[in-house]
Amino acid sequence: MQNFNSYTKQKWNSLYPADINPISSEQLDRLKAFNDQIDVTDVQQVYLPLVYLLNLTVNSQRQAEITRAEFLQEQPPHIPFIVGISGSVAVGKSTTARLLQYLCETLLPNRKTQSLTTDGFLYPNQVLKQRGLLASKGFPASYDMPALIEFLKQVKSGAQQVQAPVYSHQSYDIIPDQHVTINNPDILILEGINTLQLPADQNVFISDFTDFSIYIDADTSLIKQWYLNRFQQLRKTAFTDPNNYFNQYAKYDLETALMMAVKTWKTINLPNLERYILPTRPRANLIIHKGEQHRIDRLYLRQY
Ligand SMILES: Nc1ncnc2c1ncn2[C@@H]1O[C@H](COP(=O)(O)OP(=O)(O)OP(=O)(O)O)[C@@H](O)[C@H]1O
Ligand SMILES: CC(C)(CO)[C@@H](O)C(=O)NCCC(=O)O
Repeated sequence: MQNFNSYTKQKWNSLYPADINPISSEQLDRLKAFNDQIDVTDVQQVYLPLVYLLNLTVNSQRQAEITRAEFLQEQPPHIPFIVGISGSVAVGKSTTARLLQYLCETLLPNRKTQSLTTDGFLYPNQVLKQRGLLASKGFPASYDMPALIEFLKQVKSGAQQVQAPVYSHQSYDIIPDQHVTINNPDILILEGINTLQLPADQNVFISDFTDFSIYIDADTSLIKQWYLNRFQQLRKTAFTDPNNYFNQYAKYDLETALMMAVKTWKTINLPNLERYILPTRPRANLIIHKGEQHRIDRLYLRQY
């Protein structure tokens, strides 16, 4: 890939200064309790150096804000540093966001970290239905991008409390009258398929608001497999709840349910990846490429 430097995990790990305290074994144990699927080698070789790089970048961003405030003869504002995480549906964005939040909280205890998914900015199903977009959930037109931009403007203005709407995978819809509040953290991890996109009719990219953007990448055939694996897990757990939007999938036999999941992949999530998500990859600061079992095999850091 042009203008990206490529690193093996070993090379990336060698960039982590040897005199930095590695994560303690108790902290690693807590991590395993929090998510036993994540490969510990990936945490040590990829995510620890990444958190170190993020911390350096937050420091230099703070310094730039102080310099600017000195020039303007103002008090430096406290502006959250936003880390964007993008990639296909089911590539592992929310898992990565949770891991990064855990590591930032553990390794950078003096920095307050919050995270948010852009799913909350999807239009409610009723609006999607009216606009004929229910079968295009996740496509750019299915998001209230002006509201997402307004939200990001408020976060970046240093507002003390900014509210975002909440999406439920249980009801497959926006939860009416429910909000999460972002309280001017030091670091905000923003995860979503659209975090690198240019909204239609807008002159700003979502990534204009992020200070460091990550694209999680993998071969499409693997992502499809992960989508179907997750579907099978959910079919045995969350879908069995009669209030779950996908409860019908728990009732059908596995073969029929899987055929429907493959159809959703082929008609919605794959076209979304090919048309709207993959083309945003070159805009990321860092591409994390995963292979079988979600193991990271390459990192690509953008040069300019
Ligand atoms: N590092 C990992 N190791 C093992 N399994 C993982 C890892 N990352 C993700 N997974 C699994 O892959 C599946 C998809 O992950 P996840 O739900 O995080 O994807 P996503 O990109 O956030 O999807 P969506 O866009 O639908 O919200 C899940 O079943 C998750 O448990
Ligand atoms: C909510 C999104 C768009 C993104 O997280 C995705 O998980 C989704 O629901 N896609 C629509 C098709 C499907 O049901 O998989």
